[in-house]
Amino acid sequence: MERSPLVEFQEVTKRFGDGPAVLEQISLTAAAGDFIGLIGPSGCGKSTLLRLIAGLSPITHGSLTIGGRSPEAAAADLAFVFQESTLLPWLNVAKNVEAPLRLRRIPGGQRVATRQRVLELVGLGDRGPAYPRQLSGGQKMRVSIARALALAPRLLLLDEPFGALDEMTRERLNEELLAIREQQAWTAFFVTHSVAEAVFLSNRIVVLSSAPGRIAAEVPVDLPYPRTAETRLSRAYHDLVTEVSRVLRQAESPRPVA
Ligand SMILES: Nc1ncnc2c1ncn2[C@@H]1O[C@H](COP(=O)(O)OP(=O)(O)OP(=O)(O)O)[C@@H](O)[C@H]1O
Repeated sequence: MERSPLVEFQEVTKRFGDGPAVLEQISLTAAAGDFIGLIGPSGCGKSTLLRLIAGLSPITHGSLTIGGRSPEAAAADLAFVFQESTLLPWLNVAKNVEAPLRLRRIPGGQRVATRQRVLELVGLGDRGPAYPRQLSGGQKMRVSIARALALAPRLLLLDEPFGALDEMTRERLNEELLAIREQQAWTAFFVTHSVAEAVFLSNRIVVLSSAPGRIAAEVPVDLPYPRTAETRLSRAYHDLVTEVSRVLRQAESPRPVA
């Protein structure tokens, strides 16, 4: 079945001020339900690409639409998760998760019900009264994800959300994120430096090259969902990790074609 396009980049270029192009000729369409992993060398423009989608920074040339609208007009449809958990230290977990709902003037009863539902979704239903300093790194990140999901986004933008976590926690959170997605149909753009993480999560991996950031390759990931810890043991998964690593190495040191 043909899925409707949700995010459409058409020949997008981005520069900051009169500096060089950071992103150039980006053409990319994400369909509703895609989980797009974005990888590429440091500084190639991955975070910038997410910020363009979020309407946090304007494109310089080309066209970018979210559900047919400008990123600014579509801002209410998306939520952003950053590498730092960005929780407010003076608010407890419950109030942190409710904060964006307050900003959207959601009434109290509905706010509490939503907060509880998303905290349960991330396995922290009983930690509402705790303060961020009382949580582990993985728990803080779960709260950040719950806060993003409270907004019921159509589009979730994740900028290296698990980059600061140990491998075990990261793998568990990858599995939890996909399990949550089974219950909530959002489309995702996920920036990571980990090829293994990109393969585990994504149905498409977009590899960027740098200076300027361009799409060097796209690798489809045909592993069936739901994916679980077992997925990492499969031959198909390992072959894909090898393939994407090879493509990434090429993007990092492009050789001129003779
Ligand atoms: N606000 C800004 N003003 C000027 N230049 C910027 C700005 N934001 C980003 N850049 C530049 O754009 C380029 C891409 O940065 P970006 O953070 O998007 O890369 P990245 O691929 O996410 O990097 P990393 O993997 O290291 O996080 C860099 O050269 C950076 O210095």
